[in-house]
Amino acid sequence: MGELEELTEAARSGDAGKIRTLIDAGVDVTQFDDQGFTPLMHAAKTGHADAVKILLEAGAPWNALSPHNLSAGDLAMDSGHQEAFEVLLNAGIKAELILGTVARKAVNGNLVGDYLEDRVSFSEDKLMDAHSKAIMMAWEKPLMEAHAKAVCSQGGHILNIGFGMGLVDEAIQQYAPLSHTIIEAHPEVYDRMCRTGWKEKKNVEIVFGRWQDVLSHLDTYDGIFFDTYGEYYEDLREFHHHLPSLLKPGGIYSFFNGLCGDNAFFHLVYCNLVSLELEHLGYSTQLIPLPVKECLGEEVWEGVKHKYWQLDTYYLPVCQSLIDSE
Ligand SMILES: C[S@@+](CC[C@H](N)C(=O)[O-])C[C@H]1O[C@@H](n2cnc3c(N)ncnc32)[C@H](O)[C@@H]1O
Repeated sequence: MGELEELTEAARSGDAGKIRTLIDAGVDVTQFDDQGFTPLMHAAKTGHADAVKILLEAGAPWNALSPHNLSAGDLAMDSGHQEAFEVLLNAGIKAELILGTVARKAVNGNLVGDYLEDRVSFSEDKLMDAHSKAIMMAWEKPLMEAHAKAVCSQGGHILNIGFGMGLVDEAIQQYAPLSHTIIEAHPEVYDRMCRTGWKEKKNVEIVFGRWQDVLSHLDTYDGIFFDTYGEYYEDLREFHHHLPSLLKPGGIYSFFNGLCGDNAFFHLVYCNLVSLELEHLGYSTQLIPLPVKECLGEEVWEGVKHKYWQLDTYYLPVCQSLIDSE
């Protein structure tokens, strides 16, 4: 039996002593076997939490993916191994807090800045970028309605960042806010907003530009929604640092929670991470589960290069200052 096979066997049977001996002897814990699984994945799938801990401590990557795009955390979760799952979840959160190896990469494979210079195309059910990746899709309408309901729940002055197909803005208009400010950075999206009458709406103010560049034009708001495209997780984090100067006391903040929307476990890691980071800034985050399976048939993705959402439940974030939510 080769070294990797021995480690795989020990991981599968949860033999902590054997795993330690093999690690001390220098066996590489990051290897994949010929089925495309790491020893950590085997330990997770069989629910041996101690083995999972030892392998993680020895440097096994928590976010390695199997040929079916499943991580050790997905395997523990799908097999119902709560303890192993929690060890992996905490390891993922800790690693992302420090290193950010999953979602801080360029979103959609574009470099920051590229997207805003490229052409976009509109159709009835989607807005696409120049690389056939969806910027926004009509299936999200019920989600946008729920976001609008949340951020408009205090009435008053509302800010939306990222117009896209205008779905959230149409829903916000239903609540007749005192003012409705929309920031949009893409020239063609902005042009379309103007052509479709958004400039003429009495309570609407459109600010053209990247949110990063127009902050000084902004006021304070009772409700804020954030949903941009072609940005990094870092940009969302940066925006969160501006919340104290943008959100009025008692105000509600929400954002499109598409973080790692193509992997259930990574998504959970990022839901926890973003909640922790917001808490650090003084905001509570409630994640409201909304089933999305019904509105997401395979046909929805026809002609779209990347399925940016593959999960059955959407967790809608509702954030409020910790002082207000006490
Ligand atoms: C996913 S769409 C928004 C969809 C919108 N929530 C809706 O209901 O249709 C993202 C939008 O953000 C815009 N955007 C991207 N980066 C931006 C930035 N830095 N500042 C402002 N808008 C940005 C894009 O041009 C695009 O129109």
